[in-house]
Amino acid sequence: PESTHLKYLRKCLTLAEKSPARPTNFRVGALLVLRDDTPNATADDKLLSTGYTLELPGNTHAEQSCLLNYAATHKVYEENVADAFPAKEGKKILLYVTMEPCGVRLSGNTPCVKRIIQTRQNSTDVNNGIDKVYFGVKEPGTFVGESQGCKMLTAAGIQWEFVPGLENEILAVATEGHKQANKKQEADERGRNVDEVSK
Ligand SMILES: Nc1nc(=O)c(N)c(NC[C@H](O)[C@H](O)[C@H](O)COP(=O)(O)O)[nH]1
Ligand SMILES: [Zn+2]
Repeated sequence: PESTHLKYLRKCLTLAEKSPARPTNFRVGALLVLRDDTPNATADDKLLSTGYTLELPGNTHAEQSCLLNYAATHKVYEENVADAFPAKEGKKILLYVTMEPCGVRLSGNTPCVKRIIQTRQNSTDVNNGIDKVYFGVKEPGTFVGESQGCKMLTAAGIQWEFVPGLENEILAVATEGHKQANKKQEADERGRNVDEVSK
């Protein structure tokens, strides 16, 4: 049977497909899961929240929307979202996301890795927060070149794992807006060329 990780990443992919296509970012989906902290104990998994790119106003990333949705549902500010996380004895909190969380953003907005790290720092309960991140592709170099997300997670002591198997589907959905933009650019160029010729 398909691994649990792939099952969750497929769900993240259906979330990513809800994201409006833009040439300036990727369409990504994320979900937050509470799991028993014993090996392969996925039967009691609890879905805590979901999110996708641009779901919420303010040029939001999928991971950002996922945390914002949880915070809003539990009536806490985003920076204190971990205070509303369920008690964790014997549990761990996992973030599944189709693409590696960003370490830097061209817009200058707070990168998702910092938001993930913040869940472990700003919570009153010291060992609260996100324990591990699963993603289906590394961030392509389109906007920021060599991605720093994984390195930053490791430096902050947060585990992460690349889950192979859905790369093509994830990248196709993520870059939908890039293709449209390229097509439009090509059409414009063709248009200009036609004008040139007919002058
Ligand atoms: N993991 C992830 N989830 C997302 O929801 C998303 N859109 C990206 N995208 C990463 C990419 O590096 C940034 O989208 C660009 O750097 C532009 O930055 P803004 O998005 O405008 O802040 N990455
Ligand atoms: Zn991000």
